[in-house]
Amino acid sequence: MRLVAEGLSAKRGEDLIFHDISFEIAGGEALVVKGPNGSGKSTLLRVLAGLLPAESGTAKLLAAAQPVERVGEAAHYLGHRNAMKRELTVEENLTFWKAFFGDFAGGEGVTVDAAVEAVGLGGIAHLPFGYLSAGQQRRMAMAKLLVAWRPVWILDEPTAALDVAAEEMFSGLVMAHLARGGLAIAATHQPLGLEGARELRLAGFVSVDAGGWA
Ligand SMILES: Nc1ncnc2c1ncn2[C@@H]1O[C@H](COP(=O)(O)OP(=O)(O)OP(=O)(O)O)[C@@H](O)[C@H]1O
Repeated sequence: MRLVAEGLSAKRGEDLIFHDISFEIAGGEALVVKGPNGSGKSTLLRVLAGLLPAESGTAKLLAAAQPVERVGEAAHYLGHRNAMKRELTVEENLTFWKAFFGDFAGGEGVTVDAAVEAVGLGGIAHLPFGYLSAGQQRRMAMAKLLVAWRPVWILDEPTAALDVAAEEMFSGLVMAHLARGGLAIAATHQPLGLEGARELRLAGFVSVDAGGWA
């Protein structure tokens, strides 16, 4: 499986945010997108996830298991917000997402219980999501990635506001995902502890340096 982006450009409003970005990552690889505030990291991830149209260029997933028209169909997108209902319990939220996403070809999500255990929060899944601390809420949002199999993980500042233990836990989840043949693309200002991750550096519209090993 390979994700191939060619000549991507995107606008927000009337402004061209980045121009002519190309990269390729294979199953088992991670790409870390770096750059100063406002350089377009979130915009690039939203384009890849299919949440924003590209101004030009293409992003394709070449997968043997199932033809993929759009990368977003095979992707989990973890944005700045957790996308969980505060008044529903954690278990209800995750059960909803598991059914809503379904599994992409070639893999299977874990049970809600297993996902909650994997993010280190077994025992509190019966609580309304809104009762959890900010860090616990973020961990539970990460559990969403596990309940349904999607080969591509698109992660926007996944560990912002998390403690060191949670960062290490998340790094372990991503490494396990890569070991299963998945791909991950993460925008972050923090080191994610992903050994061998490739790096894409956005510098605003002026210059873009794609490629290289971090
Ligand atoms: N809806 C919008 N309309 C117009 N401009 C926007 C919109 N959303 C974002 N922008 C602009 O697009 C540019 C890129 O924003 P983006 O959120 O992609 O940057 P980023 O690299 O993720 O930043 P940060 O590190 O602060 O999260 C910024 O200048 C921002 O002000």
